[in-house]
Amino acid sequence: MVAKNTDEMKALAVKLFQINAFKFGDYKMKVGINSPVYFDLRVIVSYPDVMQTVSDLLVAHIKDLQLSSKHVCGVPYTALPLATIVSVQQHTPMLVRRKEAKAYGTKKLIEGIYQAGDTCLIVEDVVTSGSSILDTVRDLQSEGIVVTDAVVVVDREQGGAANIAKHGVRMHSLFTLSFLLNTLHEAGHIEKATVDAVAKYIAAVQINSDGSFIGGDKSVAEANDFSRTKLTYESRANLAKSPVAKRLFNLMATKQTNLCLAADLSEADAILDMADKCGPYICLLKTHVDIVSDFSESFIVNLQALATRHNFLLMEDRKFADIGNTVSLQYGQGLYKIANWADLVTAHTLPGRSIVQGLKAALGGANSAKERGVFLLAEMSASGNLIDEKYKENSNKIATEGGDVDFVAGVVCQSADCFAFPGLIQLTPGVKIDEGVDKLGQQYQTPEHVVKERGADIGVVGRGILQASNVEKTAASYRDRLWAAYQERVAK
Ligand SMILES: O=c1ccn([C@@H]2O[C@H](COP(=O)(O)O)[C@@H](O)[C@H]2O)c(=O)[nH]1
Repeated sequence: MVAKNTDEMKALAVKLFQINAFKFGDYKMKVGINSPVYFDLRVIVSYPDVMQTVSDLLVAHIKDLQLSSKHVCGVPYTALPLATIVSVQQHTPMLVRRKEAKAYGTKKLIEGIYQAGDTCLIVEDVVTSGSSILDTVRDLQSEGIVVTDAVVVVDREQGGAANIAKHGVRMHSLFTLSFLLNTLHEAGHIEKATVDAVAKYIAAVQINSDGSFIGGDKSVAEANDFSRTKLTYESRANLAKSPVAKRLFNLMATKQTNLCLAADLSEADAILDMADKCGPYICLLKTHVDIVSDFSESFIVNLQALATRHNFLLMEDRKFADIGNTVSLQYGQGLYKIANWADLVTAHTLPGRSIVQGLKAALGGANSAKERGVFLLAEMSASGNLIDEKYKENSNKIATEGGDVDFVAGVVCQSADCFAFPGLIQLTPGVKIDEGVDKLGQQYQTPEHVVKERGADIGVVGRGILQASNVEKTAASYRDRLWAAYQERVAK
């Protein structure tokens, strides 16, 4: 049974999406298969208001269903704080199940005061196959405790309720996945196509409590057409948390270009000339202002005018990499006052999360955080660079978790597995008609290869255009090839 569809439930559904407790992408599940939706209710401990609402709704649900029990027990670990609040609010003593028995002392699996024959209500955050609930039920039963009911926050509708019913336990959920999807669609956060794609996957992938599933690997892969590289830029715009990423996705879709020009020239007029010639073909123009020998405010005014005329965004590829306080000053102050004019900047993740917080700290007043964004570097195109798998993984976490994700517009990287969240944009430099390596270690791949094999959403081309004899014609050709590769990728 599902809780009543009140306005409060709908508001909570949207809030869970906004705090990233509920996300779309292509995620590896505990049962070993990939899923287009992922719940991470661990984050709610960082939002006391959400914690309060979820636990209030759980208590109300328990009351409505008249589920009386002598104890409550949370499934470790995410549901433990929820079970604690339920226990305190209802004055029902709690039991704590250890995942491993202590190697010393009592060696008990169940902590708390109880007697054989006592009843216990299970509290769980998210149910897929129901196997985690069943592990807890088994340990409680081995102590003679009677379990007949479980209240859960989210039922992913993949067979969990039926699996635990086979063991005599009824499951009662606050939310079903269908309710969450429909609510997000009604509230304008996701498209109907997204609702349908996830529903198709859920229907095809029903899981048994032992982790096996109906259909086999092939049917899972076929059912999941939700990996970010298969989605259109329009549909990904709806999923973006960063307003600038949303704007850029929409710009790419309407202007039909996924080409970024790296305008690595050292004279202001040469950059402006290049911006004017390539403007009709690009979605983004990327600068390194510290190589411009005659930098001036009027250069920026003229560059912004060209960006407006030709409808492209500006990115300063500053690759910030210092402590928060320093990057804040580098972004907002000094000769270049980057925060005043660059829609987007790039930053290394080496210093950790503080890099994003430091950049955000420079914003305010006319430079609203809503109009600015950062691309985080998770990989580099330089041969012999020191980035490894762990670094990539942690960069992905900075880009997709925590309170500052609305400032992260995308990731600079070389491969499709760097991140799964479809609301982020993959920017890939090192693009040229011919593959190869330059004298200083820059590695190049073709436009088709970076988009179709490496997951690039935007291909960055510098010298491939800057050194061409006919700049306009070359920019148009890169635009055509990158765009055709994207169209083939989403049509597959
Ligand atoms: O890993 C990275 C990150 C950034 N870049 C930048 O892209 C351009 C590439 O220029 P080409 O002339 O096409 O080689 C340049 O501005 C780099 O700073 C990168 O190449 N690799």
